[in-house]
Amino acid sequence: MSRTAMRASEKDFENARNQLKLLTKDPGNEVKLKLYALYKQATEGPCNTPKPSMLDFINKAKWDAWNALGSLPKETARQNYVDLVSSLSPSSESSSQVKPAAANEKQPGSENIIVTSQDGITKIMFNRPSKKNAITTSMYKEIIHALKAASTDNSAITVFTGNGDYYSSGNDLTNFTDVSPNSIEETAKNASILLREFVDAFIDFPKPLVAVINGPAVGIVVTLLGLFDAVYASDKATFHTPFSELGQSPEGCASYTFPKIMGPAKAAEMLIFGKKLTAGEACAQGLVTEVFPESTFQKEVWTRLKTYAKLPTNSLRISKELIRSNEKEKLHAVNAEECTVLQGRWLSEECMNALMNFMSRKSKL
Ligand SMILES: CCCC/C=C/CC(=O)SCCNC(=O)CCNC(=O)[C@H](O)C(C)(C)COP(=O)(O)OP(=O)(O)OC[C@H]1O[C@@H](n2cnc3c(N)ncnc32)[C@H](O)[C@@H]1OP(=O)(O)O
Repeated sequence: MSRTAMRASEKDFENARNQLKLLTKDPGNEVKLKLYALYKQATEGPCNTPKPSMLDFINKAKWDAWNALGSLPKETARQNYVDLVSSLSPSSESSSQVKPAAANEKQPGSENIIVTSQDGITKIMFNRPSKKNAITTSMYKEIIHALKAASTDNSAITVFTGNGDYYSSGNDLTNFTDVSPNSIEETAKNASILLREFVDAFIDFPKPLVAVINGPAVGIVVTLLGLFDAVYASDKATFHTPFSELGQSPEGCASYTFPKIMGPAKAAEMLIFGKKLTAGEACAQGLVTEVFPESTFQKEVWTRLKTYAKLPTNSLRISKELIRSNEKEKLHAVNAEECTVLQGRWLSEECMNALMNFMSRKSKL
């Protein structure tokens, strides 16, 4: 996936400003507004000026773009500015496909997440089909980075999907198994911090977020769906959160979103008892927006998404903000609480036994 240094320095920022002056092609108003907003956020922080009048179109558009960045930290805005300028430079590919990382910037396992951008859609694809797209520690980090980049790129919507027969089998259970006994507490603490940052990136994501569920989904990729704006599923998809079986507890804000979406009784069947739902059941319970026959799934869904991606991008973002903003504070609090509880669960005997069972089942096969 495309990546530059995680934190752009003042020098990188200055270089990007100079690079911008050398552009030979007008990047268009939308990009210029993004650059303006990121520059203001990076240098002054969150929007702090009075809203211009409705008739002051240009200043109003600039103000809206800056204001839409909310409380994005200055350093992140600086990084996003540098990334955006770099994507516009003449040396960048003319295609909107996100380039693979340069050899010296490539992180181990970075090919496990593929990010592309086309037709107004940024697609983030789990690409580890031989392991059913199980998510490793480095994949969590790459997804956080990809979401941050997508929040200010040119696309209208962002879509998650999986390569191969699975959407994703959730957390890679070996994340916790290659750990020496004396560093287990530290590993649990680090995992809890990472999980919190990961889920926060979904809570704060400003554009419509869509899941294209191509096959079975397990664990965290299911719980996160409560934070998505639309979920399209193939009829061969299933939805499974086997937390109790694993000695764990819900994450991804599902302890809050699932009871709201499907009612407490149905949420309990999934989150406490680990009932696996078919796509049809998940749709009947409101977790899935629509189910498509596997034979026409990809064609129908991507055609629809391309149409949606042509809608005015600011309007899409603003409508999402209206729908979601009241919940943000609550969701961050729920996320923090779930991560704290999980950190304790990962150190429990129940969880250790479940992980050992998974490993021994693997070694017998
Ligand atoms: C730091 C943040 C932490 C956030 C926490 C999140 C919680 C969760 O996400 S809980 C959910 C965890 N996931 C699971 O419990 C699923 C475990 N996997 C399975 O039960 C099965 O593999 C399967 C039902 C998904 C698929 O079974 P199937 O028989 O079709 O295929 P397998 O031969 O089992 O799998 C192929 C290959 O993939 C490996 N694999 C699959 N899932 C995972 C996984 N989650 N973690 C690690 N590895 C996984 C499996 O071991 C096989 O590998 P080998 O070919 O090397 O044996």
